[in-house]
Amino acid sequence: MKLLGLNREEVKRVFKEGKVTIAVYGLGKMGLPLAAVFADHGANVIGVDINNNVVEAINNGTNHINEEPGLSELVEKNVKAGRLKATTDGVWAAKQADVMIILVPTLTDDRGNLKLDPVYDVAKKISKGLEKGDIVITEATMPPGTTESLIPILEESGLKLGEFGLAHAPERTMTGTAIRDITGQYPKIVGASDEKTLEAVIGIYETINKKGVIPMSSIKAAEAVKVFEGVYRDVNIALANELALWCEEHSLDALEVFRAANTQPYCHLHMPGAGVGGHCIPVYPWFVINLAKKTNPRLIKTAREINDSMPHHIVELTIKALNEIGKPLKGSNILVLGLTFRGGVKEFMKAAAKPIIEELKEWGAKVYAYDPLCTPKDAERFGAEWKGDFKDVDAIIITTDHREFKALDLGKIAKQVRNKVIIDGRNVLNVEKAKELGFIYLRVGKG
Ligand SMILES: NC(=O)c1ccc[n+]([C@@H]2O[C@H](COP(=O)([O-])OP(=O)(O)OC[C@H]3O[C@@H](n4cnc5c(N)ncnc54)[C@H](O)[C@@H]3O)[C@@H](O)[C@H]2O)c1
Ligand SMILES: CC(=O)N[C@@H]1[C@@H](OP(=O)(O)OP(=O)(O)OC[C@H]2O[C@@H](n3ccc(=O)[nH]c3=O)[C@H](O)[C@@H]2O)O[C@H](CO)[C@@H](O)[C@@H]1O
Repeated sequence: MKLLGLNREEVKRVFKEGKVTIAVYGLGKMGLPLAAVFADHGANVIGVDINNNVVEAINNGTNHINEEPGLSELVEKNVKAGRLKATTDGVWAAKQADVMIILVPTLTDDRGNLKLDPVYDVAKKISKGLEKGDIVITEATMPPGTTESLIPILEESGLKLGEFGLAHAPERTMTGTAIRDITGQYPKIVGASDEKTLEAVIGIYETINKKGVIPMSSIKAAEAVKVFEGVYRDVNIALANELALWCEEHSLDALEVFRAANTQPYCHLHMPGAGVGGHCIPVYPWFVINLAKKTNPRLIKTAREINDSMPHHIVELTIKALNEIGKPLKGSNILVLGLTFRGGVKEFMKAAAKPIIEELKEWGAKVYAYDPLCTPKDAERFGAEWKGDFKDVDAIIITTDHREFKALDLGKIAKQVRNKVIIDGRNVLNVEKAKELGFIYLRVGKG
């Protein structure tokens, strides 16, 4: 049933009566939870993905995103109930759907240039199935202004904007808490092409999100909200890293100082560490940098440089620690603990481990790796040799805050390693315990 022209209460009613068909393009860490939640609230959902294995798995009722609590049950239940299906045919899905949601990757290359091809690919497919009264929503994080750049593509359908609605409603969640967040951790941000579209889209998200909706004055404003959330985080992590480097120079423990400083409500010093990875935080600042014409986002650019320099600092700390025992990095056995960009998520995008392993090898070290979410093949892809123990290790470098690393048995490890050196790039270990056992223990902000 077409929603354009209905008020939010009418949208909620027809939604619950199972009269609304939604196509979700992109069935990854964000798209599949969203598709499953919509289905669980009564919509007929067609998931679209270019990955045939993903489509097949979902149509068999199975979930391929392992890090999402509750998702497997939701997928199985709603596929069985016939409310959730998947296809690779994005045009067919658009023809069936009343609402089409774009939730595919929006990335940058290593030099920060935008890589939005998946979004334009989906827009072209939607255009071939767009009907009067349909609503197109981008939920992927979009460089401000990009959603409206899709209008000419969508109008290739022969419809003019106004005959269909366009909106942006960014995914304000993260892997591991997506279902909780989508259904009501934070209000949903929405910006739309006109009042009718805004009213209908508010109805859609009020159906699934108990925290409600914050309507924005424009699509571009809604895009900026999500991007700025990410920029805020990247700049604040860079501040923490810069202050931590200063603390090392002045023999202070940054974490001790930050913890105390954060006890008053105007200070939120973040965690210094081995670097900033993932799909989000190192990417979104480039959306602002690349779109700046007259302004020069110096602070945002510098923050990116600081964060991207942290993997090198971890190697510097390793050299410093090995020096204390008269051991050159060259020829030493280094065990890197953590290949993923953060704990609990099997995602390698801009993970700190990659540049760290590369630089260690340039120095002539023998580099091993272990990650509880990964396999020996993943380690090989990083250029390291998989190692499931601590024998003959000269230095351990922690680059990911996996829960398993917080529980490491340092007493047992002390008996296995060849030299007791730990560089804790994610501040997961207990300093006192490590020092008690005779480890040289360094971390960012406590040289
Ligand atoms: N992962 C997070 O924590 C997170 C949080 C908030 C926002 N986001 C944003 O959500 C968006 C999606 O990120 P994600 O983490 O779900 O990515 P992902 O890599 O986990 O999933 C993307 C999915 O899209 C599919 N895909 C790629 N191109 C396609 C196309 N042309 N047509 C159909 N499907 C296609 C891929 O096969 C994959 O299954 C991005 O804009 C990201 O910035 C991610
Ligand atoms: C909706 C959405 O987009 N959600 C995002 C998602 O982001 P994400 O999944 O990418 O995870 P992040 O936690 O941001 O980590 C990124 C990298 O930064 C390192 N880091 C982190 C904090 C710190 O103090 N010091 C650091 O060095 C860390 O190791 C990792 O490499 O969740 C965040 C809430 O956690 C959200 O704010 C963020 O918008």
